[in-house]
Amino acid sequence: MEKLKLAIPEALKRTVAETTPGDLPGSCSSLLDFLLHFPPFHQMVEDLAVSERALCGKNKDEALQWKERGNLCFASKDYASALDSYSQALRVAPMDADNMEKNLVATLYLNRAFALYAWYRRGKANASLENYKDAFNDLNVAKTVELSSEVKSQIEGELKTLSNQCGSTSPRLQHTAAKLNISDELDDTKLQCVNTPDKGRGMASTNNIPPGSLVHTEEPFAVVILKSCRGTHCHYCLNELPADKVPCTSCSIPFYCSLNCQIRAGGKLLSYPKSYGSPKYLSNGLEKYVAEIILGSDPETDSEHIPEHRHECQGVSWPSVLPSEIVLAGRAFVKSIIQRRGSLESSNLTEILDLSHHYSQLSPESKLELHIYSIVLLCCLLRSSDLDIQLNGLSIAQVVILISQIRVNSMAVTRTKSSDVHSIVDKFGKLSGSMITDNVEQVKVGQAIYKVGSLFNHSCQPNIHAYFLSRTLFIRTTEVVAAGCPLELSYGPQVGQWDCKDRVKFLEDEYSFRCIVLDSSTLDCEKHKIEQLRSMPGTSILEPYFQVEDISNNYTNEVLDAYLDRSRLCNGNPGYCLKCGSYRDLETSFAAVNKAWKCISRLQDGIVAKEISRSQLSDALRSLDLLKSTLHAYNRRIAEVEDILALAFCVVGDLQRAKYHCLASIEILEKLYNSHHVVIGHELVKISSIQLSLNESDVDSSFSRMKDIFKCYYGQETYEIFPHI
Ligand SMILES: C[S@@+](CC[C@H](N)C(=O)[O-])C[C@H]1O[C@@H](n2cnc3c(N)ncnc32)[C@H](O)[C@@H]1O
Repeated sequence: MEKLKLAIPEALKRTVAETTPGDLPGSCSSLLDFLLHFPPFHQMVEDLAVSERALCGKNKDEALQWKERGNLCFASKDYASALDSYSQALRVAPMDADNMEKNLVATLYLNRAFALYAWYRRGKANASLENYKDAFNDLNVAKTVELSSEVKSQIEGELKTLSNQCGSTSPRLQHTAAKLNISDELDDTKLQCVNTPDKGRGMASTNNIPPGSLVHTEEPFAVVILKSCRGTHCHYCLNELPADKVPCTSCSIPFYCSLNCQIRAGGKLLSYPKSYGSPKYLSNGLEKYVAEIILGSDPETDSEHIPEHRHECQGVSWPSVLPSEIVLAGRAFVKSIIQRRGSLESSNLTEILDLSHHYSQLSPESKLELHIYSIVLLCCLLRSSDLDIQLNGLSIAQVVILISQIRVNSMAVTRTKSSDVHSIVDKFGKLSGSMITDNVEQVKVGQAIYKVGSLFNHSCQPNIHAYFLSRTLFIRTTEVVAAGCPLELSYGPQVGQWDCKDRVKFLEDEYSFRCIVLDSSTLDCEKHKIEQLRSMPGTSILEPYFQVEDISNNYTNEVLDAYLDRSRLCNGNPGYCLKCGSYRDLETSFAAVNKAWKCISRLQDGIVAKEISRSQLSDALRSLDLLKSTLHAYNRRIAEVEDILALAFCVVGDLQRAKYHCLASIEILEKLYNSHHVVIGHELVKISSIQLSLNESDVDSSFSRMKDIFKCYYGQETYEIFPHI
């Protein structure tokens, strides 16, 4: 890419830099003309798109190596690793029935079936991978089909052990596709797309909507897994991969959680040995489970469905080498063409997706990159698919706009991941029963385009909340929304998780706008802090001054005048307290704060390394005091430190002190967010776990408060998203 950029003549670069959407066909055509006469460009496209050079194709030798590894693991009774090795072998083994390697594939399936054999081993493998729900089902199947009563009771023992094991830890989200029963819930709500004066199109309600109502669900127009999740999540539904993951039939890139997902993504049915067919005499639930595992039943295939991986699937390198957003653009482009049953012969650039974009505001560098990527993508698609794709100024311009649309409209598909300190506690052997649950994090697993979901605008005081099950987008209200009121999300991380200036920059960089609501609410917050300063004894506090200073640098005077007493700001010099004018040596204070942070980081390292010393704990407590005396009392970072201390005390078995710090964290978060915010819900998970471990009766009220919050944010999907609850 750099080589191409460097070779482009300056005059052409200038033309590209100055383009508006209207000029795009011309600039794209000129760049195409240049590249077609530049041999290294042809070389690059060959490397990316010619199957003979494919790096992502099938490879018999590699498959044999994985098979060997699998056999060794199997021999040493490491069934989980054996399963994984056989799956890796299947991923790279040539599956074409015409070639001589078909014996290899059959053997690999057989070997894997052996690693899974009698369901007992599959259960053990799933248990060692912490797939507890599957492990339970597997062992139950094994128990049902087992004839010997002796072995049956041995399996019963295993089931009991498993139940103790996962009773004290949170099971992972399972790979079952989202089974949705949502139409009843959606019936009462009507949304409409409206034009707003300063945010473009947006969504509004036509009726009054209570909090916690499901207002929208949608399947993606196109979706792609993030590179970091390729080995851990299904490339179709984005759920976690099970032990017996299904490889793609034609290339070595994707893994799927089931045949169903593989067929939906690639459109090809894998010949799958049915030799270990469904055992008889199973209960209905288990029978269905067995059918799903063996046959990948329930393929929700419909005639409208377009397999999104098929055009990428000849083992060519480009789907794994090009950035995710470009691969996503390829999927959206191909889907559009197939839906229209032909090529995009139109001069309307936004035709592919009717979504907003900010092409004109892009930097010259970004414009050039978009031009090059669009040409490369179209060349790859031309070679990889049998569709009627044109390579000319207009089609390239359409792809440039498509990628610009993806930049401001695609959503990060996330999964809620909760970790706990179970393993740490096990090692210390100090605690038993229910344990504190560590942070509930949102992990990005994919990038997707939702055509209607894209129409929800941003607010720093959002009234709706988005989440995902499988690939499906769900949106719920988090407060009462009056008829006609806009429904708005918070783009990026939750409000309050970032400092004001970071969020302002994020919204500007990614979405090309400044959030007016953010201005007013943040300035209100700053005003509140300054008022608080007035009422405090003569200490000087660092943070309010600096946040106000940042804002004054960033914002127009008119906005500031409306919210702040400018004369006081102008008189204030760095280092002087806004309240009493006393001087504080800021460098020394910053050094002290940094030192405190280092102590806290050491404690975090101790938590991760499962070794916490007394001195680490006492240093961290002293650091907390220092931060409290230097930063604002309701600083988000102090809440974080209280949280870390709660976890540390939980690890060393002092649950009373863990509870104290957890409550201190909640107290701060309640000031920063409203008391029904989902952030408080996550804290209540922790406090409930501690109270449960302490056998305290007030766990009931924490638990029901937590449930109320989660019901509002996640409705009936709460238990799928937080199975440990
Ligand atoms: C995902 S789209 C939302 C739909 C868009 N308004 C439309 O007309 O299609 C994101 C774009 O909407 C606009 N937008 C969203 N929230 C905004 C806000 N709070 N203030 C100003 N513009 C906003 C920005 O142009 C942003 O890049």
